[in-house]
Amino acid sequence: MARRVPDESDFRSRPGKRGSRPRTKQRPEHADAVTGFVTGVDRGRYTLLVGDDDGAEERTVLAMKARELGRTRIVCGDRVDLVGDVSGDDGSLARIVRIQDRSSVLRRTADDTDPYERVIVANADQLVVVTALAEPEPRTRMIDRCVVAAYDAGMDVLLCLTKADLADPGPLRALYEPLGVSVVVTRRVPDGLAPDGWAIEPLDAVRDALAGRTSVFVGHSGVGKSTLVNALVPDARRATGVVNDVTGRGRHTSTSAVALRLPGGGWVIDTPGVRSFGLAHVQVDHLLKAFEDLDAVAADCPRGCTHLDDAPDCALDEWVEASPDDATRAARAARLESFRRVLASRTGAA
Ligand SMILES: Nc1nc2c(ncn2[C@@H]2O[C@H](COP(=O)(O)OP(=O)(O)OP(=O)(O)O)[C@@H](O)[C@H]2O)c(=O)[nH]1
Ligand SMILES: [Zn+2]
Repeated sequence: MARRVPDESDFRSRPGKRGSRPRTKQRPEHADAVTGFVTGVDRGRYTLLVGDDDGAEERTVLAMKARELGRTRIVCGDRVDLVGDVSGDDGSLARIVRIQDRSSVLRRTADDTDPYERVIVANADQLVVVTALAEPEPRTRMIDRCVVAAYDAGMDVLLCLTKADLADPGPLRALYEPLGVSVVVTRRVPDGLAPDGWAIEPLDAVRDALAGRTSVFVGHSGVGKSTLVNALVPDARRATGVVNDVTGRGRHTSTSAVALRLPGGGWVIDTPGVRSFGLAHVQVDHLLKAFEDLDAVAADCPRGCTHLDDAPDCALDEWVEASPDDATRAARAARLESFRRVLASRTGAA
């Protein structure tokens, strides 16, 4: 599903004044650069993981942005080119000179009328929406909006329903599975060996859904996101402290995203500051592309069709009517109803 989406970083490819001067040598700039993966951003300082492509051990490197990158935002999940002191030694600081092409960008606007959008995570392929089944009560509108943001970004959605020891996951499953959203359900069980006396089950099902992927976790306060992330990434607490240890600032001062490596391969990107998405940037036509069958049917809609419940002659209604049998009709009706609900969440229509 990944696709290259243009964003504010694209301005770096426009030739500047400098670029029009004839070059004496045909040599790529910074040919000696190494690649780093951005795991954290804290007030102009970037924490990167540098692999062994330059012959050295994998290590954590601290870097700043080269002046030539201007206001381009570098975010968690970005792959970048680094020059300067890339040793990762205490007190060393490298320079980021290039951002590699992104396979996806997750964006948000502050609210639905704010035209200014920010990229918050790059190169992720899955959005994990952590929702408690009770305490706090699930908010379907928030889930709907996360689904829209993820599908618009070309990402898959994993709905993680926590606290199944307190309530039945059935009704929420029924709202989201028709959209193609994957669902995992977890609960807390007593565990005499765990430090706090509890374990999360079934952790293997969550691990399977994350294996080898880059997954962004979002969720409201109290839903059990930290509990889950700490169970998945045993050294998460230590790892989130890395940037702050280096800068000497206290822990938990940063609310920006942090990438944590999963023991079995893949990444969890935790986003402490992100609890909702403004969706001002989302175009209906673009969102429809995430639902191939609906997109094909909607090609027959009248011009300017909103595809919502009250849209006259929407071809999606005919598609349900024209089902070959009852089972198909029920499945199509459920899919259309769920699609219309998330679509309505985008515009604030009820
Ligand atoms: N009953 C029950 N409680 C859980 C479960 N998972 C987590 N909790 C509890 O829910 C509370 C909130 O969990 P956290 O992991 O701190 O929630 P969070 O989403 O990270 O919230 P913030 O830290 O505020 O962002 C804690 O008291 C957990 O022990 C679960 O599956 N069942
Ligand atoms: Zn329509």
